[in-house]
Amino acid sequence: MATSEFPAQKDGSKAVLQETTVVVFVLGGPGSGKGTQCPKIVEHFGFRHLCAGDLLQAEIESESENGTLIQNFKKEGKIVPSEITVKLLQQAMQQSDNKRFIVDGFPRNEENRAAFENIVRIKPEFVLFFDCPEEELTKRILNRNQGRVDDNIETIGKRLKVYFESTLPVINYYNSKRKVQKVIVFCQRLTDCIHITFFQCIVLISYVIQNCFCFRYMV
Ligand SMILES: Nc1ncnc2c1ncn2[C@@H]1O[C@H](COP(=O)(O)OP(=O)(O)O)[C@@H](O)[C@H]1O
Ligand SMILES: O=c1ccn([C@@H]2O[C@H](COP(=O)(O)OP(=O)(O)O)[C@@H](O)[C@H]2O)c(=O)[nH]1
Repeated sequence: MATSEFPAQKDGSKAVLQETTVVVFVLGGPGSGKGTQCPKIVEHFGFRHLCAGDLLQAEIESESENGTLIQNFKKEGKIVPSEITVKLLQQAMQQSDNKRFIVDGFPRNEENRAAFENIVRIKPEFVLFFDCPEEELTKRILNRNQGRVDDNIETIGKRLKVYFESTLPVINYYNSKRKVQKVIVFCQRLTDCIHITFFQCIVLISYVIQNCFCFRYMV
C-alpha cells in the first residue's frame, strides 16, 4: 500500500498517511475568494481546511525560527521555500483526525507541487481553480481590510506577477492531467445559497468520479 511516513513522533511512533487520505487543492489568484469559499466546503462535506497562507502566518506570529524569513517573503509577495510550507502542511495533516483535506492556496509553483508529491507522497483528487479577472483580484484585495502586510498596491503587483508566472503553470499541469474543476468567479457577490449549491454540485460530481475509480480499483 502506498503510504507516506512522517518523521518520528515525540512518543517514538510514526504517523502514516494512508492511501485513503484525500487531498483537494484550491488554487486561484490572490483575492479570488479561496478563503471565503473553503469554509463553506468543509462545513458541508466534512473536509479539514488547511490554508497554506494561514499556516505561514501562524509561524510569523509564533516568532518561530523561520518567522522573519516567511514575513520577508510575504511582504515581497514571493513564494516561501517549499520545504517550510510542505513541512507545515505535513504536520497539520499528521495532527488531524480527518483524512480529507482541502489545501487552500498551495501549490503555488512547480517546486511546491513536486515537493508535496515527493515528501507527502499524495496526489490531489482534483484541483478547484477560481478563475477571476485580474482587475477584480486587485479590487478585492484593496478592499479586504484585514491589515495584511501584503495587501497594498505595490505588493499586489508582485503577487499577481508571481501568480501568472508561477502558479498558472501548476494549474495548467493539473489541467493536462484532467484534474482541474474550474470555478468561474463572477465580478459581483452571489448569495451564499447559490455558492453552496454550486459547490455541492462540484464536490458531489467529483466524488462520483472518485468512487467509480475506487470500484474499478477494487475489482
Ligand atoms: N464573490 C465575491 N464577491 C465580492 N467579494 C468577494 C467575493 N468573495 C470574496 N470576496 C471578498 O474578496 C476578498 C478576497 O477574498 P478571499 O476569500 O480572502 O480571497 P483569497 O483567499 O483567494 O485570497 C475578501 O475581502 C472577500 O470578502
Ligand atoms: O503556499 C504558500 C502560500 C502562501 N505563501 C505566501 O503567503 C502569501 C499570502 O498567501 P495567502 O494564500 O494567505 O493569500 P492570497 O495571496 O491567496 O490572497 C503569498 O503571497 C506568499 O508570499 C507562500 O509562499 N506559499
